[in-house]
Amino acid sequence: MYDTIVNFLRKCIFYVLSVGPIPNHIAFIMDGNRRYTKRWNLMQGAGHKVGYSALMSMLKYCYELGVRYVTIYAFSIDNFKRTPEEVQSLMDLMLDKIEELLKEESIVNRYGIRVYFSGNLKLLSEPVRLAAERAMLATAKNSKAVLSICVAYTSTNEILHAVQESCEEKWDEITLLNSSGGYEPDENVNLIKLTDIEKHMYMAFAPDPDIIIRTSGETRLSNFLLWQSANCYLYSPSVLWPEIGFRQFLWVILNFQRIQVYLDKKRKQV
Ligand SMILES: CC(C)=CCC/C(C)=C/CC/C(C)=C/COP(=O)(O)OP(=O)(O)O
Repeated sequence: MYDTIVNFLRKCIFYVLSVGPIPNHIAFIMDGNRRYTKRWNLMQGAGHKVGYSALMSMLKYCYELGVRYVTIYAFSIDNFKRTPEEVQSLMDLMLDKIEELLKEESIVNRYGIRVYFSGNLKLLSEPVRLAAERAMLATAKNSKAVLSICVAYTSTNEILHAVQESCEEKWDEITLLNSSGGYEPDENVNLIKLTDIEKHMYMAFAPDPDIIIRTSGETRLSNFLLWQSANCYLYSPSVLWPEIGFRQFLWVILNFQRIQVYLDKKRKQV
């Protein structure tokens, strides 16, 4: 009964919010899981499990509100530098939760979400990589919304990968033209363009994020979506990731709407 009332009230609030601008893409840096474990004297890894439940709530709020793209920073390339036990425990959690995401009653299937894994997936252990590939294949026909899970990811690695791919592509193109005698030394044709690099980004399938939310009061981007965040808002609520809830979500959306309305007014005045 309590849940029904809460769900009803949330839907009413979302209905009112939908009169204003709704972000198309929200990205999360889920900071503070280990600190939560320490603060509450829990067993090692427990904070990440609570963090996963918090993530499920955030996904539910986003998709109910009509946000089409959600991206999460689940494991950075730098996280491989943690102790082998911690890396293993995070990978075990990842494997377990990917299986959970694929269950019939999961949020992914309830909301028709397509799952992408973005990052240098070759760095993952085989079981995790195969599970990630399975999840992408199993959800490939879902079209209502997108969840992008950044694993073995850093922005600098993404940019390097995109530049390398673009160079290789251009090199192949020029070699082919050269061999058929059609090569012209025209720098407008031969130089790599922004669009060449963008199409090789791990995140090429998604528009740039409108909002990045990083918990624990941290305001750094920590090598996350650097290329894509030129015009996005950064919010850093002081709560640890496992503590994030509806209140913080609502606050972020209201602020986003306030700024968008102000910018629209300003644009009209010009
Ligand atoms: C399949 C799927 C979607 C899984 C995601 C599971 C999940 C919640 C992963 C969080 C990973 C992570 C390294 C968070 C940062 O907290 P931290 O460990 O750096 O904690 P700290 O900031 O307190 O040091």
